[in-house]
Amino acid sequence: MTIDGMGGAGKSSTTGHVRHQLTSQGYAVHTTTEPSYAQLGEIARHGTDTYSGHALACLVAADRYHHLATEIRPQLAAGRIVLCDRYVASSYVLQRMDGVPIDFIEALNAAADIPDLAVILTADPEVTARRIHERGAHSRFEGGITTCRAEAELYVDTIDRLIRLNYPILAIDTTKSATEQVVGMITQRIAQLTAGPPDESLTA
Ligand SMILES: Nc1ncnc2c1ncn2[C@@H]1O[C@H](COP(=O)(O)OP(=O)(O)OP(=O)(O)O)[C@@H](O)[C@H]1O
Ligand SMILES: Cc1cn([C@H]2C[C@H](O)[C@@H](COP(=O)(O)O)O2)c(=O)[nH]c1=O
Repeated sequence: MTIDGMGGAGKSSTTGHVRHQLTSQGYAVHTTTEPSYAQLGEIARHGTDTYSGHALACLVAADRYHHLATEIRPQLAAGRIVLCDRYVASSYVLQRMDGVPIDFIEALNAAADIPDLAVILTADPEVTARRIHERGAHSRFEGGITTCRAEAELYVDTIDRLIRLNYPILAIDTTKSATEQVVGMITQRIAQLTAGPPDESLTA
């Protein structure tokens, strides 16, 4: 499962809670993130002020393919549920905010595996701008209300594009839904995809 969405929509907090809930239900879970913790991913994550535009788009895509080959596919093959904080949708949005044409981004990501579930968290830009202001920005992609509005519009467009590419999108608006509700929606969908938790007695 991948989880993308607007800065401040709740990706990191939601991923942490989903992991906790799935683990307590008896699932074997592997949590990861993009950019990954591999060398290439660290360069991308810490280099967003150095690299931009096409260079950053290629860097995050290269890390994505390496991540798939060396971590995600092996973990799935070992029978674990992989939760990945940020994936292809983030490139469709952030690299466009960085001036890269959508055709280039689509081509770069065309061979990336389609996840079993692609969660996209959105929220009212006024709310994400406030959350980012209170929490502090993580990168130059996070700013005030203007940036948040542009990001929200790009996510709407990205959801359409990825649905056309057969991504199984679960879009959740976190403006008014508490984290527990958001987590509930995601774990319910995962239970449907896996035909229920491994040990029902643990969920009682
Ligand atoms: N459903 C929610 N309702 C209210 N507040 C939330 C919700 N989800 C997250 N938050 C709060 O919003 C802030 C941002 O959350 P979080 O860091 O998880 O977002 P994020 O999408 O991972 O952001 P980034 O992309 O910058 O890492 C945090 O203070 C968090 O507690
Ligand atoms: C997956 C992905 C990431 N990035 C950039 C955007 C941010 O600077 C970091 C991620 O940090 P965060 O704490 O998760 O916000 O990586 C990108 O530009 N494109 C991508 O596809």
